[in-house]
Amino acid sequence: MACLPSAPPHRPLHAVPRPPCLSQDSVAIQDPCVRVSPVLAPHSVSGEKPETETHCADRTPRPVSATTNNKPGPKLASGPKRVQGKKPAKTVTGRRETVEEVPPLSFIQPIVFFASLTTTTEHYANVLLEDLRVAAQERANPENRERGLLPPQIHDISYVDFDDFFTTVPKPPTTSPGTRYVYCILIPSYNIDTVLNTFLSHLDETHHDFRVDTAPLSQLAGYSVFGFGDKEEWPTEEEGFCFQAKEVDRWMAKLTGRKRAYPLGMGDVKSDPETSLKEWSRGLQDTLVDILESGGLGEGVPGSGDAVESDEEDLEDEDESKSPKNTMVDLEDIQMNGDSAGPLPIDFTTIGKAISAEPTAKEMVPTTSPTYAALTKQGYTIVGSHSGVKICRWTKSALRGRGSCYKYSFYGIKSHLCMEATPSLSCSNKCIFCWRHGTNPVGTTWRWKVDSPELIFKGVKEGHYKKIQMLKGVPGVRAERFAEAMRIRHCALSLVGEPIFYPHINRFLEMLHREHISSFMVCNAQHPDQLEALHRVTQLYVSIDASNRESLRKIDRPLHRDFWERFQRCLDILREKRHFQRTVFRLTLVKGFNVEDEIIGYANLVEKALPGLIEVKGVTYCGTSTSAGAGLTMKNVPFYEEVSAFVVALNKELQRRGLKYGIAAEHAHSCCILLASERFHVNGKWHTRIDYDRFFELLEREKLDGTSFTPEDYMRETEEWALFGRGGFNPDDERVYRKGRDPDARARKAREILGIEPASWPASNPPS
Ligand SMILES: Cc1cc2nc3c(=O)[nH]c(=O)nc-3n(C[C@H](O)[C@H](O)[C@H](O)COP(=O)(O)O)c2cc1C
Ligand code: SF4
Repeated sequence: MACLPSAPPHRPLHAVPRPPCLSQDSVAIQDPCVRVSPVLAPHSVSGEKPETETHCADRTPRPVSATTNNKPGPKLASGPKRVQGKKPAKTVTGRRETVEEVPPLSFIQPIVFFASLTTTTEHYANVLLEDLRVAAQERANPENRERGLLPPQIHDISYVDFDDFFTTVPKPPTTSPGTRYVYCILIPSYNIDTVLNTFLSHLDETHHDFRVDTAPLSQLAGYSVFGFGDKEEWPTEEEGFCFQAKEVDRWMAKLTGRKRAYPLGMGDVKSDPETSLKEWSRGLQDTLVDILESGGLGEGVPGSGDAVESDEEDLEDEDESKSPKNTMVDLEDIQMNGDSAGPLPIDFTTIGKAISAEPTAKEMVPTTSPTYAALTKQGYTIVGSHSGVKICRWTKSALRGRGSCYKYSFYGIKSHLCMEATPSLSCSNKCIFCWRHGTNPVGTTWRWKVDSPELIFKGVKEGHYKKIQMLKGVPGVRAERFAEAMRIRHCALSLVGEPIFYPHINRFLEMLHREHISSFMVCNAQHPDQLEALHRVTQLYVSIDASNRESLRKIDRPLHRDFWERFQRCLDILREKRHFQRTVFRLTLVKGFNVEDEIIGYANLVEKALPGLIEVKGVTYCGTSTSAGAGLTMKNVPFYEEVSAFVVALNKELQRRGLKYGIAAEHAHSCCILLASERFHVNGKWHTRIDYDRFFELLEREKLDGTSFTPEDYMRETEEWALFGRGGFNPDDERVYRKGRDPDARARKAREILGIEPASWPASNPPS
């Protein structure tokens, strides 16, 4: 039985010491029930305020209105006052650091702030306080008194002077100038006038006050916000769930100069807020350790906590549109130019020939090569010498609740649980629309050093998690999704290059499956022997970039002379595999290249391979010099209605031939439509989704006693909103469109043109 980690990897807090200035007595005041004023803190802050100490036992639940009125109002800044902060300078990472020389970080002092009208948040603030106190105590290391995590302080926002904490940052004690504060802010939301409005006004005014420096709280080591709300009354964020926590989070991003240490967390008081809080607290503690180890929040990614919150942020993958123009490395050319120093080329597709990792073999992508520089610049993490991993833009989108890629609509893959990787950056085609062409190596043979699957598996996971970690400060990322993302559930082997080029691909797949990570394998239909030898994957793709030899040659620009024969053999193999594998044709439509007059040709290919599913997608314009050189412009990108028309025509042709297919689902946002075999149409309903748990159950049973299984054994019903004609956007996600783009409108227009009316069109009777 495969070992399945039950929770996201949780790094234990490192042993951390008590600071020299902190006596046992002072620790004792960290009773979770005690609110401390700055002077009571283990490292008391320099704002010389009179001590205020309140025990929670003294506080009885207060009716909302009475509480609001009875609470002493926070002191507001009176009269013009120049805030003496140092102008923070912008660093390369975009983060603002003060110009003043800051002593190196020695201690992290968490401060829990809360506001509470009916004591719910107060209760949980004390739960968090206790969590942090235990963490600090458990990790105290008497050996190292120079650095560590301090017991937390707690403050009721209603009683603090905002100027002391939210206009400037408390000064560290003179005995320990390297102490940095982390604000942990817990607040409820009220759509009536409460102290929260006063607090929010203060943050707003401070940000807009010309007398106050930009980012006056940039001296903080970080901050994070957790909100409490009521999902029964305010079911979604759009309807106001935790809206004030979101606002505090945004203001704090501005005031700290992008120092969101951990994503905004939210708890529903009507379900199980404590679990959500504990999960957030755990993530926060990990971040405190990171800060202690690295001295700061790290690089983050562009957009992390950006003061100009990125509602209108361009969701397209910038990296991809910035493919370097002059870094083409064609290893095939190198070979032709007489690179005789390397090992003898072995056509790895010739099965049976041993593929040995020659000790003298060269690395495919050495760290010193321009290819390495180009790929890393585009955001790839290169693992070993020939593998890569990259976060796709949909992963970021899903972390922010703005929707997953089409694979969620069609197959139920949540993008924030998906890792995009490849064990071979090299490919044997030079497709005109490939984003990466010009930066990845190409070749027909494997003649490089071979890394072990163990090294690759460990490396891609680490690279993926590291990239996810970097997204924790991005505005809109939600704590629970962030925590979920720290457990990879899917792997798309389709990043760049040809994954089955890697000689130990089957061992690599086994490692994925052992950790219950599903595998979507995309092949270029050029390596029939390897395809035949490929073990079971969750879903097996071949790219079908054209319907005839000439078109394929023009589009894929294959390196193999017998490319068409290889392509045909791959289709035969796919036909065999369809009995026990989910097989998919992936068609990328390029207007002017492979669309016009090719319906009959594509239908022939379908008839030959009988794939379970056919994904049809409009090409995305990548604007590389290579594609431009091949004559590809924006004009070659089909409109959604053109893709729809193509799919309807193909479906008609398949039905005319008596092939049982139908149009199952769509994702208008990605200009992608799914045709499916009627094998996936059960009881009048499409079942294109995958039951991943069932897949692993079946796989394990097969391993154990040889019981084979079929694609039908692990299919699940397609969601209503994903069916063709419904647009394919998950209604639970927030819709954020780029200017001038509305996928729903596209889908509507397509339906109008084609005369399709979804309402009168039951899933059991898709149009032909
Ligand atoms: C008058 C009133 C207005 C509220 N408005 C919202 C709201 O707009 N959004 C939300 O998510 N929860 C709202 N809530 C729910 C509270 O935020 C929730 O009950 C919270 O746990 C209260 O925390 P407290 O006991 O610490 O004050 C409201 C509750 C009341 C009584
Ligand atoms: S399937 Fe591809 S696009 Fe979708 S989330 Fe995974 S890597 Fe990203």
